[in-house]
Amino acid sequence: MKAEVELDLIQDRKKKVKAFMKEATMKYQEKMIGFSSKLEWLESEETRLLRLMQSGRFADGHNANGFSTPDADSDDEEDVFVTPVQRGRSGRYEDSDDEDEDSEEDDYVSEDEDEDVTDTRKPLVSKNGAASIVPREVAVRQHRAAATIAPPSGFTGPAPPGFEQPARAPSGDAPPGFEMRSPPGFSRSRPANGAQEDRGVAQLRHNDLRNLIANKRSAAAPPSDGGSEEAAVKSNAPELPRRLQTPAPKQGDLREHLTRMRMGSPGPSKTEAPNGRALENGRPRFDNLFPAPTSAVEQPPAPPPRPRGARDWDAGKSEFRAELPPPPPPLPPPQRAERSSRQEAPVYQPPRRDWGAGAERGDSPDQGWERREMREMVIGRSDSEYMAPDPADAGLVEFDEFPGLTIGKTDRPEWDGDAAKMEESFPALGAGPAAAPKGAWGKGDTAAKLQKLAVQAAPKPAALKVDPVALEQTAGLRLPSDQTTDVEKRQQMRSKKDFFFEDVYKPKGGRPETVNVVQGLELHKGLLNAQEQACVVSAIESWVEAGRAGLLRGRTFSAPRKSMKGKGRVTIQFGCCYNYAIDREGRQPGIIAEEVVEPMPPMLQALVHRLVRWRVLPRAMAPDSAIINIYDQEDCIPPHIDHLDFSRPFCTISLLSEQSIMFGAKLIPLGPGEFGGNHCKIPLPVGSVLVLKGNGADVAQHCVPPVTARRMSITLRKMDVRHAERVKREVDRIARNPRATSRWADDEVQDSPRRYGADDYGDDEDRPRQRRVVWNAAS
Ligand SMILES: O=C(O)CCC(=O)C(=O)O
Ligand SMILES: [Fe+2]
Repeated sequence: MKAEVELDLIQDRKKKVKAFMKEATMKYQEKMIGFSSKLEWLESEETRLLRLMQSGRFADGHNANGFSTPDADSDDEEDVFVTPVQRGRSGRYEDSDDEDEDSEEDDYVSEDEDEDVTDTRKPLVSKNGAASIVPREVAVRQHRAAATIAPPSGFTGPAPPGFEQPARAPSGDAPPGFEMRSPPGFSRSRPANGAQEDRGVAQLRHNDLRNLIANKRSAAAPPSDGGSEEAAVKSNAPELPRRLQTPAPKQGDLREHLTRMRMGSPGPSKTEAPNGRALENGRPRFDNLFPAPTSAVEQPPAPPPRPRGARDWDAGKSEFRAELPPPPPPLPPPQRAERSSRQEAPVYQPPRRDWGAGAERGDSPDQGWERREMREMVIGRSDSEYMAPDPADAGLVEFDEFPGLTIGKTDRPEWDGDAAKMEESFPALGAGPAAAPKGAWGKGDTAAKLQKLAVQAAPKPAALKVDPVALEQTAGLRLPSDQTTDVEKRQQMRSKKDFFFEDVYKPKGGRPETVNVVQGLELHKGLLNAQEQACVVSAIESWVEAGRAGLLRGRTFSAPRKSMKGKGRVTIQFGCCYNYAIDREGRQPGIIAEEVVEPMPPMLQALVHRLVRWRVLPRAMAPDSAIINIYDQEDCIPPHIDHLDFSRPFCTISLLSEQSIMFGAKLIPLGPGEFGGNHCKIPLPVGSVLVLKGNGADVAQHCVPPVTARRMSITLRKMDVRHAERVKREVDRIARNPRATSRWADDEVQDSPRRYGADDYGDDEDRPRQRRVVWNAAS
């Protein structure tokens, strides 16, 4: 009950702050334009007067308060003042090479960048005696101006090359609420001369505005520290080399930031600004908006105040990453459930770069962020959404042969420690996919074209050559005691093909559009019954054991290097070696033909046969490679799109425990094993197969967040024709020297498994060269 009251209070406060921010923004937008030119003019007059005083030419006709009417004869007419507005609008543009950045996300000008403006005012030097006749405000300005040329304390020599700073406008407070939105290392410049530049003053971005206001407030108000010269000097000290600066983001800050992001935010609060300035400088605090907390719920300690003049959040992204603290130990599940955002009282909102992807055109940052926060959906949970197979499919299964499949006879797929027997259970690859016409592909070919070629190249269906039941029994997929016919099993499968989750997707160089990002996904429950699942799981366990013993070729087996939450997972690859991330040889992610791995074991080939026979996958796309992911509790697979080196559709089979897979146009890693962004979750029951194609494969990223219990998945994919050919050539070559592992080291023998990084599966590494989008189609 107490918590509910607290929640109401917090939500009420949140509403008030938002309303205030909105109102303040609009007000500022309207008023600041007028104020700005007025103040600029006042400043120019003020400066001119000060100069006059310094040069002893203070003449009648000027008021003692520093105002004068514009004087056509003034010596200072050549002084040109660049207004903050002008400065702001001539911003630089850091082009983003991240193809998925929403252009709106580029609309940031960081506080630092804003500060880095050229002030053409000549330095003013305080003159003995002058201060006594100028008002206090003017004196302060003199101090500040003087500070722009004063060396910082302890730094007497000239600034090192590259660090000389032009005189800078004094930095002041951002308007309430705004200062919370500049998270460390995520600032962006905005485009110069872009179309958006013409929107006019009414659409000033709030960073421009913030800068403008900050400068004006500082200039207009006495310094918060009482105006001592020393403080003024400090606040305007030239920028020091980074190592001498007060470090902006501290490890603790980041950890706190991330923690709070995970908790969600109840809304901004001025007392909790990341840089502590709202508390520090005695500006109006709008306390009337915030009733004092009524409960004893503990507020987190306010971060230590930051010294004036320290640059905020100017550490680069990479630097910041390097500073990541070790993650806190994972909390036991019940405790996690109890942690509520109310108790944590999160202080500021997640990085602004996040709000773009979920936002719609015209959204304010807040609206965009809200939209993003709200978009989480679980789809496909209810059994009623799954359909029995079409009788045409269920009853009339064609037992076609298809390319790439030669199922060896294996009585015992399990490994019992005998390496020789293990060897037997991995027969050489079969004939492989039929060759595509020579010269049929070249540079610039699209994946779609390659896929079409593969279909054309596939041989026509032939008469059934194998009895599926016998085939599966031989391969160890089906127990001899299982008397269910193949057709009966197929009829028990239940499928869902109409997944729907809209999200904003921005194609490279195109406009953001809302599309069904999970179009094309299909989930089939009941691909494997309980006995079959047990067979497959036990085979996988045996392969893991063999892998750990160093018995599997090359990079067939890999285990994560780290032992922590979100570390990745153990993987086993068959058929081809897939490089998750740029490897130690500098090779790009994708299929590496010359790294030969073990061929598809009979059990997986039998599984592929079933998928085709049961029409889960088209015959022409019969997978010839597999990646088995073995997730221990808390293991995950980070957001990615499966590489276009593999054809679509492909599929993933789930075993051991039901876990959800996340899909979204832009999934965002928030911390170790924490992924956010607009997303839907699809629970994957054990024994089910998820088919990925269309937008579900090419537009949406997917990830499996840290699993709550051990899980295995088998991802079955067909290599695109080019890679299939290269891999086959390499396999043939290796067949002549089975101990060789690579083209360059024929005689190298792997005596222990190489630790390659399944845990290096990076955010963008698996991005295909081009996403293929199905616009606004539901399925
Ligand atoms: O484990 C899963 O279900 C997903 C695996 C996956 O996305 C992959 O291997 O690319
Ligand atoms: Fe994947």
